[in-house]
Amino acid sequence: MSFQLHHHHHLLLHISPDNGFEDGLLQGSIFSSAGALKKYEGLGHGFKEINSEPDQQNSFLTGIQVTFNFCLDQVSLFSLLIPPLKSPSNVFGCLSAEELAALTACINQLNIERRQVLNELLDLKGNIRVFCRIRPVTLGENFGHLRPVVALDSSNIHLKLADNKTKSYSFDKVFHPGSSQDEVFSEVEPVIKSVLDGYNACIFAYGQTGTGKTFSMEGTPDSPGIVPRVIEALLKLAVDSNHAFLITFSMLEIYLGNLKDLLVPQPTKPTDPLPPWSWTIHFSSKGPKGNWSLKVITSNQIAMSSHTKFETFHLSVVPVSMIRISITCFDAPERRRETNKIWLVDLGGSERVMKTKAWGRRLDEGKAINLSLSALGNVINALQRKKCYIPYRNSKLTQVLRDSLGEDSKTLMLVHVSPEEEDLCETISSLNFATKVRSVHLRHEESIEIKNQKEFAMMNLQQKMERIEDEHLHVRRQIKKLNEKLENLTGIALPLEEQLEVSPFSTEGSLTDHDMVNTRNKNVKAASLFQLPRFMRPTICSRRKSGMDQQTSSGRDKVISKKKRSLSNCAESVTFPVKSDSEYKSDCSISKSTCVLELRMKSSAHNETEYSQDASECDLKKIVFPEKEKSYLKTTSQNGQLSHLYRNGSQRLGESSSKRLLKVDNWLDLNKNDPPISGYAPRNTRVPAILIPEKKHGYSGQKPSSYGFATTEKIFNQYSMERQVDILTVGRTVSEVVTNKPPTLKDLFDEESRSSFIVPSHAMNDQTMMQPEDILHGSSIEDDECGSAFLYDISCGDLQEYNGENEVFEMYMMQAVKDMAQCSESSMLKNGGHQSFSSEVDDSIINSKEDFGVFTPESEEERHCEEVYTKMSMEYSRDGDASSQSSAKGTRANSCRSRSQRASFMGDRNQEEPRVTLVKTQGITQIEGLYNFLKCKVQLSCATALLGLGLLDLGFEDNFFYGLML
Ligand SMILES: Nc1ncnc2c1ncn2[C@@H]1O[C@H](COP(=O)(O)OP(=O)(O)OP(=O)(O)O)[C@@H](O)[C@H]1O
Repeated sequence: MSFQLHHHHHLLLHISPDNGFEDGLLQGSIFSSAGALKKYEGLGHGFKEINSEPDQQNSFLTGIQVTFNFCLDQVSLFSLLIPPLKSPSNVFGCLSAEELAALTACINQLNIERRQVLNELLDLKGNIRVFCRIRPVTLGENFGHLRPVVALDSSNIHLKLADNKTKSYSFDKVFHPGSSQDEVFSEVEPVIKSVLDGYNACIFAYGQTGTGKTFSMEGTPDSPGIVPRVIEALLKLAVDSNHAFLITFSMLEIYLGNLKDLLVPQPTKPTDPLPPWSWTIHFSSKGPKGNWSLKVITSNQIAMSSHTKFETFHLSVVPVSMIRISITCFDAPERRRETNKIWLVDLGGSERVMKTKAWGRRLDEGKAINLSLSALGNVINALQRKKCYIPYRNSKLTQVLRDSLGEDSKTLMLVHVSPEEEDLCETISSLNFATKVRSVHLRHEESIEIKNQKEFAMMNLQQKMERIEDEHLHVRRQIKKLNEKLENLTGIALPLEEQLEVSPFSTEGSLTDHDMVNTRNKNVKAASLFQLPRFMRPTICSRRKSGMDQQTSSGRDKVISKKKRSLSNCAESVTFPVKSDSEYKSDCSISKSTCVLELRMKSSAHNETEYSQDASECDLKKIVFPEKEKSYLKTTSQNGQLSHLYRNGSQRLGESSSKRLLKVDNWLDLNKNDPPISGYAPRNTRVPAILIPEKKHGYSGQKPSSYGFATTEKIFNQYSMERQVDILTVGRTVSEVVTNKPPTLKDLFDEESRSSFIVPSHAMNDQTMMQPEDILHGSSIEDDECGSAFLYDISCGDLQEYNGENEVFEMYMMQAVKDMAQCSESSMLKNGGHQSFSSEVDDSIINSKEDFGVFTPESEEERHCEEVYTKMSMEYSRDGDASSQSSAKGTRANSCRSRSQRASFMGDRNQEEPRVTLVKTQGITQIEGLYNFLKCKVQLSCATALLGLGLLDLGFEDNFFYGLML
């Protein structure tokens, strides 16, 4: 026995002849969605046609049972429950299902093609496109006279300036004053399609106040602008696609540099409770590109479904209003990303503050807007130059737009200009800015030939796109027809997308992201529930038991959700863990440090800023030392030297110059003063750095071992800091070297003869180099990734741009002079040249900040310093020596070095102390040159003598040599 279901209410039953049914009674019952019908009764075999009752036409067959009655015995021959989802699996049903599948596959294919073509088209057009719109003459303006701002054609704008001068600008599109909102949106539309494909986008309106930014973005009820059209287009595209989308909507305002969510109800009285939420912005230098998130979810996501609602949320005073629409699609891996967003930004008026003659709060607003615009300009400039550091953090605007401004996003800028002559200055400034933005993707002006080729390619792609879209439309119509047929047949078959059409956006009330996802799932479940024949659907009771009842939203449920709404006013508060410093071992600059801002609401003087951020970025910035520095500092502090090092930073400046130049003569002195250290002094020992510029030096971080020579332990301990000390004078970063043997006299002689040369810092220094001023002021200057120098103060964490050398030079020179003065009575002299750090100079580091400004002589020494400083300044301005030249070239280290040497020299002369050995420079004076010459001679003869005796290679640590020297 077999059967064929030809129609949902028409069954053809075939009874095989060999079953011996002739002797009994065959009874067939069919079941339909309307209930059981006894339809067949009779003898014989063959085909029997069974139809449901005429009045049951709308019901469909759900099961069949055939029984055979023979001599009062009833045998059930077969019974079949027709699977509910196959209810339309009659001939028509099968056909339509197959057709539907084929059409769906076709539409998917078309989607892929459309996406590719669109991307190609947008790539050709450029990821950053700039349009210019000229405002029409408005009421109250003089209609009669000629305007100086003219749209030459669809991409050129022409300005007539004074004295018959003209100026032209080219943009991707120029909208003349008569252009309609439709025309403007036709250029925006492709970007919206690309947003649905998962790309980030940003559309911003820029221009002087009153030039039509708001008109373009919002429009009027009669001629809606970009925002309502974008929303409408997005929803339509989402509905037309084969996927489910979750779309959330936020509206922010940046007021005086603070972010505010405009969709969160504002407390009107001070006693009103504040909504229990906070915004958290998390920045991280780690992870994938642009890994940061700003999560502000408001209760009005659904406002986007209607323009009127949107307008009700728009506040009248919105200096920089930003609308964010984020789109999530879980089931389309071919999209660029699962969640993407589009920003629609109405930037504040860009006019100059001076021109507006604003004051008070208006002035502040103007300044804040201009600051954020200039930050935007800087970001765009950095993007244009493909810099590795993009200054997104300089303003809230750029922080927020961060991942919608990069390479992988589509940016549209609409620059608005006034047609009026009196606004010409502002017009030029706006057009210049817009040109700058446009040059991000047009680095070189294209030749006409390339332009034509591009246009041709774009035209082809446009045509292809139109063809695909026509086809798409055709297929969609077919699908719709099929669905309607099926719906007529079954009364249920609503496809998922149509279920979704009514789901999140038509629902009143508040929905969070989570709710929206749930709603989507619920709708899917509800849809499949409705596809079941009624008799197979769970009863109300069973639904209640299993909790499924809540899945179909009833009016009662809505009430419940509305009750909850007051609570769900609170936006989702996302707390991100603060990463430890160790994760941010920045080698570059403070800008790489972790920065966590927590913006909590607080009352403020202005209504507009009631929810403003509490903490500024600077307050929370952490300084992360480069790893090398960190470990070094750690080591030194472990040795109890760090504080000492910093406290005595200024003194070291002077001391280092002397210390590094204590040579053979001083060594002898030192050896006399300090008793020899007994014990075995192995070769391969760690020894203080001897100036060997050719060698590559490194700091091993180990504590220097004592040394079997009569050098003082003190000196070795000091050498553990020498890395910093050394650089102060000749830009060398050597602190210690591991040599196979201790230095010999020859080494010293070599060194001595070399010490009169200035070795370029870049030739010898491959380590982080700290400059004198770094240590003086507890600051370090480091190049950021892009090579721009920043000076930041370790103590206060301020980040200042490094403004060239002069400032540093002055700081350094002042300090050098001070140091010399202090050296005059320092223990170094008293100890016969032995160095020790004196606490007397602590104040110099404490007061080091004074050195940035006016130097007020307080003591005799300071007056002396001032004198010397004046002399030096004069000398510096007079002479054109190599150091000043190198300064001009920007060789910071060299210039600082030579100046310090000069400073030391002059200081020494004034002190009338025989401290010439402290200064080994480029032979600044003849006396010193003569001295050097004689000394070299003596040393050379000494070395020759030693060589003759075969002692040269023994090294200083050798007791024999030591004995000789004594
Ligand atoms: N293209 C246009 N067609 C018709 N009217 C326009 C057009 N552009 C601007 N207007 C009118 O000009 C006036 C000023 O425009 P709008 O308020 O949009 O300027 P704005 O740049 O947004 O100013 P603000 O910076 O102060 O927000 C409005 O009355 C607006 O209707």
